[in-house]
Amino acid sequence: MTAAPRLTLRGVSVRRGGRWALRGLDLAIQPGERVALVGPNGSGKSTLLRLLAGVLPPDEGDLLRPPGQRVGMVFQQPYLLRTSAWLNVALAVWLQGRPWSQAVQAAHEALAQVGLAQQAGQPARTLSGGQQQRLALARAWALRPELWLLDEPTASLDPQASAELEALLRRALQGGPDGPARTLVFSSHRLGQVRRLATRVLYLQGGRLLADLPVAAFFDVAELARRAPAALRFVREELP
Ligand SMILES: Nc1ncnc2c1ncn2[C@@H]1O[C@H](COP(=O)(O)OP(=O)(O)OP(=O)(O)O)[C@@H](O)[C@H]1O
Repeated sequence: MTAAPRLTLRGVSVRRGGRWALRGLDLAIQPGERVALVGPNGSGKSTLLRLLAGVLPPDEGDLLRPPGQRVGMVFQQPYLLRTSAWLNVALAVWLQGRPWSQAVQAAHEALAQVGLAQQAGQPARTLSGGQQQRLALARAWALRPELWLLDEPTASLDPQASAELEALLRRALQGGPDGPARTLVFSSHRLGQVRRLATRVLYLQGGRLLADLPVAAFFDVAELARRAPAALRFVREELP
């Protein structure tokens, strides 16, 4: 017997700015999957992440999300409050409904996990770009999400910071021995990162889902040429 799908989209379309940003998506994402969203600028990746996070409603179709699922979303430009790093995390945990003392403890633990213990008291907006990205990850981490949604998590990072963030993410995705499988959906222009992190790749273009393949098939030229020629053109242009 297979587990109930985490997330199901049936004929979902979303309008943004008077245009269709997503068009007729049918999709089910199972617990424990690591799904990469790839495609040209404006293809709908961020829109899909916001839809999955529940911050954008579908204009057409149905989105089924398990009730009570904890979601951690990290946006491309993390929105950080004009206060210290640890308060940014603790407030998020407190708003989730946990007591303040637990929120403070969770904040310090999460900051230690991402290597920001020394910067806990520093104003969040004075941290470097890479540190801000790690702080956003710590804030999501402290919420103990079952579903991680990351929009271009390493777009603004240099290769070393990017590798560190990927390592952190791997740790964050390892649930406890009895905990539920953690699911990841992320967008990335870095195909190397997609290959390292994803188990499944969704290729979007013009708001339509043109390929939905296991990662090995996506990076197999013959297979991709047969199943999604548009995605192959994109991959060829993106590869160095
Ligand atoms: N806030 C907004 N207001 C109006 N239109 C928007 C908004 N955000 C996105 N769109 C439009 O929705 C479509 C999909 O955009 P989206 O940001 O989801 O693409 P993307 O694949 O994430 O792009 P990128 O790779 O550049 O981040 C585009 O046509 C875009 O112009």
